[in-house]
Amino acid sequence: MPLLVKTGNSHHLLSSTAMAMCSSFCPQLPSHFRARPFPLPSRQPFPLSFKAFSAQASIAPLKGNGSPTRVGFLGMGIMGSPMAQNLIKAGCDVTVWNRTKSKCDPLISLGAQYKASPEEVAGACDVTFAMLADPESAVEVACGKHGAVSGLGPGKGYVDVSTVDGETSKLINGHVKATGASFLEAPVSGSKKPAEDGQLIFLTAGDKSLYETVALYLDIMGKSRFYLGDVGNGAAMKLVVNMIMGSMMATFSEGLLLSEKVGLDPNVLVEVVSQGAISAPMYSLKGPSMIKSAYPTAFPLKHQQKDLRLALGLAESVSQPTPIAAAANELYKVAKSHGLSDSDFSAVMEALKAKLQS
Ligand SMILES: NC(=O)C1=CN([C@@H]2O[C@H](COP(=O)(O)OP(=O)(O)OC[C@H]3O[C@@H](n4cnc5c(N)ncnc54)[C@H](OP(=O)(O)O)[C@@H]3O)[C@@H](O)[C@H]2O)C=CC1
Ligand SMILES: O=CCCC(=O)O
Repeated sequence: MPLLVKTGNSHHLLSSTAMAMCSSFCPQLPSHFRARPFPLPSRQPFPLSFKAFSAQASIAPLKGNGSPTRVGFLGMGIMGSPMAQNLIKAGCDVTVWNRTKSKCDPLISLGAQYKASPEEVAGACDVTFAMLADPESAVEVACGKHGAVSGLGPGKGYVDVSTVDGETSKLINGHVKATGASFLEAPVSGSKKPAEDGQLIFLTAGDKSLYETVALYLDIMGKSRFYLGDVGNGAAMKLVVNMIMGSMMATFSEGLLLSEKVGLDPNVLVEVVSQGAISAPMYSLKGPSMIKSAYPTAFPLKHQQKDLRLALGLAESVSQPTPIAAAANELYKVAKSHGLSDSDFSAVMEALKAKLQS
């Protein structure tokens, strides 16, 4: 069986022969060449997270005839493009599609194949990933005319890595399962840079066998993966995480502006925050450019507002009060109404500036 070895940003597919030679020299592969269970507290309801590789390996899924599994990728946006790119660079047989075809061109140059519809991609591939903007586009691409579902069937898998709500995920799951195919929701934590670096965190739920089949690909694109049980749990986990993140960014923006107004240097605030209990990579990463009112897009503000909206819906469905997130959501709505939808979500700070308050 071939092994896929990940070392930093490089991936190497070792053939069966190479493996045989390797094991004759090293009868036991070093432990860092194997996926390791991540130690979890025993009370964890789903003890199924795996710490991913940095220089690890796992078995590449093979088709019965010995050819590597064909992987489809739908949605070449900020996230989908680097994720697909990492699969191609790792030697996977990748077929891509995007609504705006030109965004596929760099992937085609790297060796990807192209198909003209999600249906054709799913028809040609064993496993198809989808990274789409929101619930509407995720449903359209999966279940619409010439959608992926029309190309699915028994033995195939569909993995939706978009951030959507649980209801949407369950709807897509229903359509996929009706074809005899398997479904996994697998939204990701981590933004543009982690996507480029293969350092995403996958929050998966759905068909366990598909989770196991695609683990190799998740490990190429990510640094860890969590299996959370039934469809809806991955979406819920992702929305809770992004609800916290959206509120954190909103209050950080308030802090930056307040510090400046009372005569402090906001750069010093960023440094102080970075050394204390509320330190977060996000503050150190985004703070310096926010101070310069620069918001280069990694995570579009419109998607953060969508996630807050969906998280508030989730909270309402279980009567959980979320007043902080609700207030943050209003701020992102203000920012959107001022044309900042496609800026980075850190541009929410603009909504707090006097010129946007009038
Ligand atoms: N950016 C980030 O940091 C992160 C984003 N996410 C989530 O990942 C998903 C994608 O995000 P990101 O890549 O940043 O977003 P982008 O806006 O860059 O990409 C969105 C993708 O969805 C496609 N799309 C939008 N509407 C439709 C439609 N109606 N029919 C077909 N395709 C459509 C776009 O196609 P086209 O090119 O034609 O417009 C594009 O491929 C979102 O759910 C987001 O919340 C998750 C983690 C991090
Ligand atoms: O959904 C976007 C998440 C961005 C991040 O985790 O940095």
